[in-house]
Amino acid sequence: MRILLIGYGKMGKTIEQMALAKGHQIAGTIDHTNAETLQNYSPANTDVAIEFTHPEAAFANISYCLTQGIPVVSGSTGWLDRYSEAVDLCQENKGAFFYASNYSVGVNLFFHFNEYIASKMQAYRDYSVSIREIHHLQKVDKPSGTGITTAEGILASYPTLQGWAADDNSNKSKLNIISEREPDVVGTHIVTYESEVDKIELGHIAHSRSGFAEGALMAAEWLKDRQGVYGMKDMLNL
Ligand SMILES: NC(=O)C1=CN([C@@H]2O[C@H](COP(=O)(O)OP(=O)(O)OC[C@H]3O[C@@H](n4cnc5c(N)ncnc54)[C@H](OP(=O)(O)O)[C@@H]3O)[C@@H](O)[C@H]2O)C=CC1
Ligand SMILES: O=C(O)C1=N[C@H](C(=O)O)C[C@H](O)C1
Repeated sequence: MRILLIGYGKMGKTIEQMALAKGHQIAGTIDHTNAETLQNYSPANTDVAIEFTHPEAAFANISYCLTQGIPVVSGSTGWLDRYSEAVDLCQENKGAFFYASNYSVGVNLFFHFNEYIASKMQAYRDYSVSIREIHHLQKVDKPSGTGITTAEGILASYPTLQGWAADDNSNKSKLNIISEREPDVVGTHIVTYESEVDKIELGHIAHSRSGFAEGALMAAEWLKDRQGVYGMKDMLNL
């Protein structure tokens, strides 16, 4: 496949290495220094775009791909207030769009177990539930996209909770997501259920970015000849 890498930072470079090792070609790479060259890409020279950029840039990049007919896999976080617009654009243009807040297979298993555990724990009102996410110091958004997806998985079983709150333990009617930033942490997510007598935890710790890159590449191969809007549950049958 000829892959356009939109975003050539930590993720773009990890995906490039893995894609080349699997025999794919890189159609081009886009970062701040050459953002205007995105307009040179079309289905004539690109089979699929993989987009890992920035909350402020993601929607425009995804829109470009969808209006040009380039299948696009995006992993950027912090822009999902515009997700439904991207879905509409995909449908209007009969395009192909794949989005995941986290492409690691391990995290998607964690999401699955998280939903199951929440469905059981909601009956035990002595336990309060919270989420903690820890990332490297360069991360610009908080809470993490993965933290928000984890919260959504819990809230589906907790009608008594009115959404999530970022770093705010004072409002007991919301699910608190605690964000911590520390040097060199790739991505850690922990769900805690705590009562006066004990504590139950479910966690995922990424050792490197390889899991994210592998999942994004798998999604690109899977999406290439499809049309529609997809996520990891579709691809992994979870
Ligand atoms: N879904 C998942 O599995 C994962 C998602 N992520 C998310 O992916 C995104 C990128 O992460 P990461 O690679 O670590 O970040 P980096 O900061 O390392 O890289 C971001 C890249 O995007 C480029 N970029 C930023 N703004 C623009 C713009 N306006 N136009 C063109 N290029 C732009 C940067 O260019 P320049 O360097 O020139 O500024 C850089 O090449 C984040 O939102 C992160 O949360 C990360 C890991 C896994
Ligand atoms: O910015 C990162 O690094 C990561 N971002 C994603 C998120 O916000 O959930 C996924 C992963 O945790 C790494």
